[in-house]
Amino acid sequence: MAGISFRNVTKAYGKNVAVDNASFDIKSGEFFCFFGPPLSGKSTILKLILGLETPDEGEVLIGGKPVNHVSPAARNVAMVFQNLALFPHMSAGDNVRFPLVERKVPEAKIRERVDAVAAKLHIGHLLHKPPAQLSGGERQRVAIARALVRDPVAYLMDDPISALDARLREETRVELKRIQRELGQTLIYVTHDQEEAMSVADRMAIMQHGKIRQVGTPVEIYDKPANQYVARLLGAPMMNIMAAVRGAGLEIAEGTIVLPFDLTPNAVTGVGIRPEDLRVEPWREGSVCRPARVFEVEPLGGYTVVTLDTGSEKLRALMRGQPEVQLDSAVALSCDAAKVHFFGSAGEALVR
Ligand SMILES: Nc1ncnc2c1ncn2[C@@H]1O[C@H](COP(=O)(O)OP(=O)(O)OP(=O)(O)O)[C@@H](O)[C@H]1O
Repeated sequence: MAGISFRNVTKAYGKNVAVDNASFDIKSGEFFCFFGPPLSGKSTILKLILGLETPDEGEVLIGGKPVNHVSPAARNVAMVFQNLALFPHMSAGDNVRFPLVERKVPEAKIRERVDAVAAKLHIGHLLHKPPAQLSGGERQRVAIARALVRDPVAYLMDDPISALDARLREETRVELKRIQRELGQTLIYVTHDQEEAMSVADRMAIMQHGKIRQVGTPVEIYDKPANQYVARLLGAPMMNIMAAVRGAGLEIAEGTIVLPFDLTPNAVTGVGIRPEDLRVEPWREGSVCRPARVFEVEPLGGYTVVTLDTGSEKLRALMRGQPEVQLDSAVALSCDAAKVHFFGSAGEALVR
């Protein structure tokens, strides 16, 4: 097992810069996600780690050693190709053995490795059964064991569970995270599903046009996005971002939002409030702010998304349960000052 680092790595295809001056350090044993929209450079990063592509500039390091000129085979990094489904005609044990048999690993070594993985994952008692006799959860666990039975320095997975249906996807990501933790192996994971990235990653990198816009734990990035792009990418519904024009964005929560002393109002061009941080209360004569109007109410069971029209903006609030919010009624909006995000003219987050 080893950590993997990029130092100012750039890779272009003609004029198209797929990875742009990327630097990061993935720690040994970490579950690290690359998250970003299509074509943001995620797969190219995996290819650079695997050695299927060479950087135009910068350095790729595995275990602290530069590997720009090391062949893919000698890097011993395993790409796990999609398909976490089992072969139905083989027993669970033969499924788990398969990647080692395919690589012509000696029989004694295969047995040792399969026994070790099965013990760690508590699937030893399932190995003699055909997949049809396993529960859905057991099947996924065996499939993940098969994916992880090799012993490389790190595993790479490119959107491995996107083909599964929603329910199975949720179950599988929980298993995957548990198994990765139990095995203690470095796992580098690409996804374009923000919920999936946040739920599995120890840390994640947010990509845009080949650039890494922020690296951190999911909670750090969610609570302190480095810029508006990241702020919008994580969280559903998306963060409300208003232009910080007096009388528009700021006035809606007058009395609660205060601009901090050390930020001149001119430096702040955008104000962000997460939907779950926006408080919605009936508007009364004497409320400190102007009324907003309830534009739409979407009950989702455990939560309700309420869209509000402030006259200049549409904002969304995420409320618990099924609150009594009447369509078209006048409401007062507020938010704790500590929950407000401030952004500068380049979209950068300003420290509160
Ligand atoms: N072999 C290639 N030849 C030319 N251009 C490429 C090649 N591979 C990737 N690109 C380009 O590099 C950019 C980054 O692509 P990449 O596949 O790394 O993005 P991605 O974030 O993985 O996208 P997706 O989520 O759609 O898989 C894109 O503009 C893509 O068109």
